[in-house]
Amino acid sequence: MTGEPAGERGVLVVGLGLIGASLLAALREGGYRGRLLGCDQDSASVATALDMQLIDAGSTEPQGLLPEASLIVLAVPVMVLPELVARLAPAIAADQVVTDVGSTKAALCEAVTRRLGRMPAWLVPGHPIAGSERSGVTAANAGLYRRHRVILTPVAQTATDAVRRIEQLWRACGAEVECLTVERHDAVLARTSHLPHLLAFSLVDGLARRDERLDIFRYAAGGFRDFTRIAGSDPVMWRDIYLANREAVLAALDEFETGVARLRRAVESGDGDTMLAVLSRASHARHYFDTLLNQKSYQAMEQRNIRYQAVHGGSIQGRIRVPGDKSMSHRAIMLGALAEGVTEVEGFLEGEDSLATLQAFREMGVAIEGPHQGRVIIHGVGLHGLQQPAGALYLGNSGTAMRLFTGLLAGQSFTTTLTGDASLTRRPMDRVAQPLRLMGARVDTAEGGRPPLTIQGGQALQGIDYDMPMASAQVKSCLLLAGMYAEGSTRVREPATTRDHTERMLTGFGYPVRREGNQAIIEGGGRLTAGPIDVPADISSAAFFLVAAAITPGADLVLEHVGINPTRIGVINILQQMGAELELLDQREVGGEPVADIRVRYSSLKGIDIPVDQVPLAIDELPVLFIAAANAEGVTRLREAAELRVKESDRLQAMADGLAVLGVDCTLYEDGIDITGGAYGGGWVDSLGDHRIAMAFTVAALRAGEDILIEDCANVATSFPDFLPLVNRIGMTVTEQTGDA
Ligand SMILES: O=C(O)C1=C[C@@H](OP(=O)(O)O)[C@@H](O)[C@H](O)C1
Ligand SMILES: C=C(OP(=O)(O)O)C(=O)O
Repeated sequence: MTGEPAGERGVLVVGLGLIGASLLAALREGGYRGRLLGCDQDSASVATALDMQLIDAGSTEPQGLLPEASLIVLAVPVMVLPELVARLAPAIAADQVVTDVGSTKAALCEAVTRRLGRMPAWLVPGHPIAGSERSGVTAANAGLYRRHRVILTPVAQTATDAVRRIEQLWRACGAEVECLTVERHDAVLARTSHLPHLLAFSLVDGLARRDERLDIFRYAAGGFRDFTRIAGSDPVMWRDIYLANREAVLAALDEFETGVARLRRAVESGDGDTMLAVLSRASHARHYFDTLLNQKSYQAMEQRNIRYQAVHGGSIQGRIRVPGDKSMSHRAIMLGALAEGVTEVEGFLEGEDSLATLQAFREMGVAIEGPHQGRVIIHGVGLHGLQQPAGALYLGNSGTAMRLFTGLLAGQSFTTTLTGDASLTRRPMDRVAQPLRLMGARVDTAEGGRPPLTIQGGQALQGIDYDMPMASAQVKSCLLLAGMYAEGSTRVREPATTRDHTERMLTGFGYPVRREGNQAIIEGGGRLTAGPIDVPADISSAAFFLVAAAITPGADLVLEHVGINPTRIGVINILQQMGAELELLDQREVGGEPVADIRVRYSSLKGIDIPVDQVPLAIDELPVLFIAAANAEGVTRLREAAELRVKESDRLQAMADGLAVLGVDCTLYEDGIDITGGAYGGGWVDSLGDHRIAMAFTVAALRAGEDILIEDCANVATSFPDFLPLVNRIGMTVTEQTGDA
């Protein structure tokens, strides 16, 4: 609850059904200090509202109560609304504002205009998107509007201050308020509410008539119950909605019938491919809807606290395959979507970062089947086939997605906005915005070069010759992707070698990228041709297990099918230099990328000065390498790693703070750290919502003197969804506790 509607002397609700009574209940519970008044034709409802102490005074007629209120809410059926507005109009005083709660808006505005000659400035058409199949005053629920949307549809004549006051009323009930045009509201609601209700009514009616003894209901499973719950809603109200929103509902029904007819043909002709394409698109859209709108995943993640309890000690034994490479999974979706033809991906990482990329392309009109057990089929639309998404693209926690998208969207004809979670919103985007502007792109950032980003479409891009100020594969990839849309050649020079998956995958898709010394060069105007992609296991995820085995006496572990691209193997080189026993078995090449099974056994480690050229090659693995350092004899020194400060968290600071809690001796520098190995204890560590910090401290527990509690671990799902089951399988004991942050 965000406080009461300040300065309002009273609220009169006309119509004491579920919606009106719940509004009163919410105001009462929120501590609203003005008068609460209720009116209903049914005197019993008024009496009940008084009994329930929802209202201070009530009546079957609004006129007498009107002077006591400054806000009037008309919570009556849509068919009687215009008549009620017309009846009240002469009595509305200058300081009074009126709103309604009807599910259709055009019909109301037309009818009111017909009766009064124009829309009055004091009338703010509104619609709370909340409800229940229950009805009546006794169904009043003070929490009904909490975290639900209320849509207001002010028209040209509506007073701005009136809108503000109604917004304040709904916010006081915990609702989120948005404004839409009348037409957009009716079209959206026809599809998202009126159509599904009509289908539920129709299905239940059809079945009930067919089965007189209603046996069908006795055997109905959960799916039937879920689909038809809304068929228990108020028939009169829904009849009125269909009468009022006729045109938009008919348009929605036509679209629906086209879709059903397509599925019918597929069922009739046994066309399993079409069925799978439609069903998987729908299934994923539904899950995404859950994650975004029901605040179950990405958004909830920022509020939900998952705490790991890593029991100290344990052994490490076994043979495992960690999930697919995150960098390659992002790129496989991007290039597959922009290619001509169908791209089949195996080994795709079903983590939240790469799923956000996948969903973003669905929103730009690309048909993508899966993922199902790492398999994704992308129906490419070609370099110029993307469509403008309906809203901003939400990229969750993923810096890679945001920076690479910025490059490829700079070349589109339409404008797009990119957003992300709290961590992503803090990350620097000028590093891509500035060079893209040199190419002729228009990229708007929020203050300090942070997200959200708006990338203006329809700009002609020119190739550039660019010296990257930092060793970043994301910046390089962003510019190479933009380079496909630019005139002439785009050259990117890197100060140190960074991962080259973009170059390799572009080449694999038939789009050549030249390499001259430390430069990657691409010519604009080419095309991508679809082909199969096998994504190996992610060496960045494998790193947690490489270190786990390297520090645990008696450990013997094999990690299968790990990508060992030379631009990613810093972790292997550094561990070997520290004295770890690593063997690369069965080295082979899969789809242009080298892979191997890696066997790692315990051996005693020694501290080293980490070679600076290995830093970009181990950039994401450094946090867990700090745990190796804490278990090594002597000091491990890291420098020239300031990039760690602009990842999902300030990883230098986060690791130094956590190591200090465990009692590990370390000194932090602006661009690095010194860590002295030795025995350490346990304690409470904050991962700051950064997946790699959370997983690094989990591994630390293997040699800790006591258990380690790690706070804020939900984001492990961004890169490593099955981390906990896997660590528990190979000999650790780690449990998770969920609570509110
Ligand atoms: O290109 C990529 O896929 C990535 C590049 C690196 O970031 P920078 O380019 O910022 O170094 C890395 O940290 C990130 O996890 C993935
Ligand atoms: C830095 C990382 O990812 P991103 O930059 O894509 O958020 C990471 O996975 O460690």
